[in-house]
Amino acid sequence: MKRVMSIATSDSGAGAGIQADLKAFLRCGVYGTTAIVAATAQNTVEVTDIHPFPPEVAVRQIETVVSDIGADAVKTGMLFNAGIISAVAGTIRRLELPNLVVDPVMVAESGAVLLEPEAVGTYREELFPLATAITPNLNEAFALIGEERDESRIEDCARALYELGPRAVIITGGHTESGADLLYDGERFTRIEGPVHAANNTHGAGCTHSSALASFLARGMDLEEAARNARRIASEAVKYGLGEIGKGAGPVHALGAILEGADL
Ligand SMILES: Nc1ncnc2c1ncn2[C@@H]1O[C@H](COP(=O)(O)OP(=O)(O)OP(=O)(O)O)[C@@H](O)[C@H]1O
Ligand SMILES: Cc1ncc(COP(=O)(O)O)c(N)n1
Repeated sequence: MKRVMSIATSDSGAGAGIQADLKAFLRCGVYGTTAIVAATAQNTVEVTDIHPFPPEVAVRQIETVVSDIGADAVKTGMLFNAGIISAVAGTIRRLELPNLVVDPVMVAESGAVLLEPEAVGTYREELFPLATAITPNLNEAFALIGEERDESRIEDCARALYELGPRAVIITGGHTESGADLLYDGERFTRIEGPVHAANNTHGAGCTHSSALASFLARGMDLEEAARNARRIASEAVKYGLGEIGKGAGPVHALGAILEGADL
């Protein structure tokens, strides 16, 4: 079984973050491991607290897992501050970890700020150059290049992000008009289309997408095929999203499709 590590933050409500990543790994048929860099006190409505751990806590978890279990791919999620991003980037480089997917989480579905503003430069300078793909949503994509969101300029935005050094950029489509993800590999743009579900239960969609992308890269797919399958898994998880859990945007359900109709 292929091994995929999530380097990210705990969501106590378990809709997003590390918890969503593990569900997505299970869905995608890989063995998931975790390096938890911070804990949030969070539900579907709000984030009431964020507790970042010292950067060396992240480093020790990554080293300890990789020295025994190894990793065929890695995804990063919410990393919160510059010290953590820098330590994670240095460790990924030193251990030469393959197939890195960077999901630059900045704001929660519920509106909470999940990245200290001064950490944007550390993402751009230290982590993006190591990435096989970065997966910002539309808002994050423009924030990362310091511009106002303007969907008509999405291709220019993807080019500017590509110039920072990742091998590919995928701007996810959950907040766009078409609902398509946009893949740019430095040569061409590919629109990753698929069904758009009216569902509001999207908490954790981005985490599910980046975890699925890392899983399919670990399983040996090329980037375009992995991106198509990652959108399929995220979209399916939105379709089966759990509106009855919590009072805010419900958590996605990564296993919804395969559990439907099955006896428990
Ligand atoms: N309503 C929807 N129907 C189908 N697919 C969706 C829907 N919303 C999001 N997706 C898919 O889910 C993935 C994550 O996209 P999105 O742009 O919502 O990321 P995000 O904003 O980072 O997610 P999050 O809700 O976790 O913050 C993408 O592949 C996107 O196409
Ligand atoms: C720990 C953690 N990581 C990521 C997200 C983003 O997910 P969403 O935008 O769906 O709230 C989150 N809310 N919490």
